[in-house]
Amino acid sequence: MPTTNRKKQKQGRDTAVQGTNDSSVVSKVSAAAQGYFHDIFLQHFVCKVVRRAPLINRGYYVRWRAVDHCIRRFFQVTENCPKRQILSLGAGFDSLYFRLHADEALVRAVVFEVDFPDVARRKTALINSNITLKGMLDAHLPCPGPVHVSSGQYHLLGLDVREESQVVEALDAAGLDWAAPTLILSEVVLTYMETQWSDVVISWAAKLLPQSLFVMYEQIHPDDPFGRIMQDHFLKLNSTLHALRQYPDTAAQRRRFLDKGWEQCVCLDMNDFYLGLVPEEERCRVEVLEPFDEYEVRLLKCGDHFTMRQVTGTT
Ligand SMILES: C[S@@+](CC[C@H](N)C(=O)[O-])C[C@H]1O[C@@H](n2cnc3c(N)ncnc32)[C@H](O)[C@@H]1O
Repeated sequence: MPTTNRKKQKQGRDTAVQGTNDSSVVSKVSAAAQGYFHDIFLQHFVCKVVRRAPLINRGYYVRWRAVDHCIRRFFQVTENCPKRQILSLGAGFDSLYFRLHADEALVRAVVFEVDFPDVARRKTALINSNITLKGMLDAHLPCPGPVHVSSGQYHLLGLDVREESQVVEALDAAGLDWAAPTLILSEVVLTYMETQWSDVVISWAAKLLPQSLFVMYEQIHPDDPFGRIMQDHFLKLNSTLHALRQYPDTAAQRRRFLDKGWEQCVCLDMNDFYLGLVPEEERCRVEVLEPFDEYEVRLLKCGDHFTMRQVTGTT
């Protein structure tokens, strides 16, 4: 295939992948609106609140809760450190900084977010046009290059995370401290890249951030009934889930991280997380929020589609 066609095809795929952010934030807002979790900032990143099906809301709840669990644990284990950082790769319109700031959880901590330039530009525009969000930043001047927002505890960068040298240079310019304890977050991001690229990201993170923890959340088990539905859905959106073939289960994901330079790795699927780490009282609360129809109950039982690999590692 001629190079120009290949380039156009790649651009088309990248645009489609950016679209997954729009769908993701709408789903998170839907789950928050139904009372699954508390987040008053997400709504500022959508045009209107749409109600998703109960099964989708429950899935986003478990995802949100699992990521939140890892972040809270990171803050606990680094509580005596003079400085902590969160580096969110493919952050999309996530409200993480605003939520943590409002909870006064960002003690001696800085959040760095990276996403494609168009997504970062759109997020910056939304922040700047919203009095609540803008009020949570230090006064900031327009920034040069890929750094779109540069505030005391929040930096938003527009970059393709596959471009290692550009990412490193821009994070350096934004003030990332490569030696400080850092939680690297990738919430349904790396799977959209061909594994040759996502593996490179996992390797450079291990190499460049020696005091770090990598939290990755993405789909596994492509061949259970839910996995097949999920793959068809993403194929139609031109956003193939690449990691599924090469890393279809927790064992493969674990090997992947250990092979790419991480010292330890823990992988958990969402059913195990939900049953093992969400207190019973909280499960009872969410289970009565919305009724499930028969089809949803069957899907819920037939596979662990709420699969998360909480991959943690320190190099
Ligand atoms: C499904 S969304 C998830 C957004 C956010 N992590 C969340 O969970 O709400 C995937 C995000 O990854 C971003 N992304 C995918 N590949 C990327 C790349 N190569 N460089 C930067 N961002 C990327 C997309 O633009 C999109 O915002």
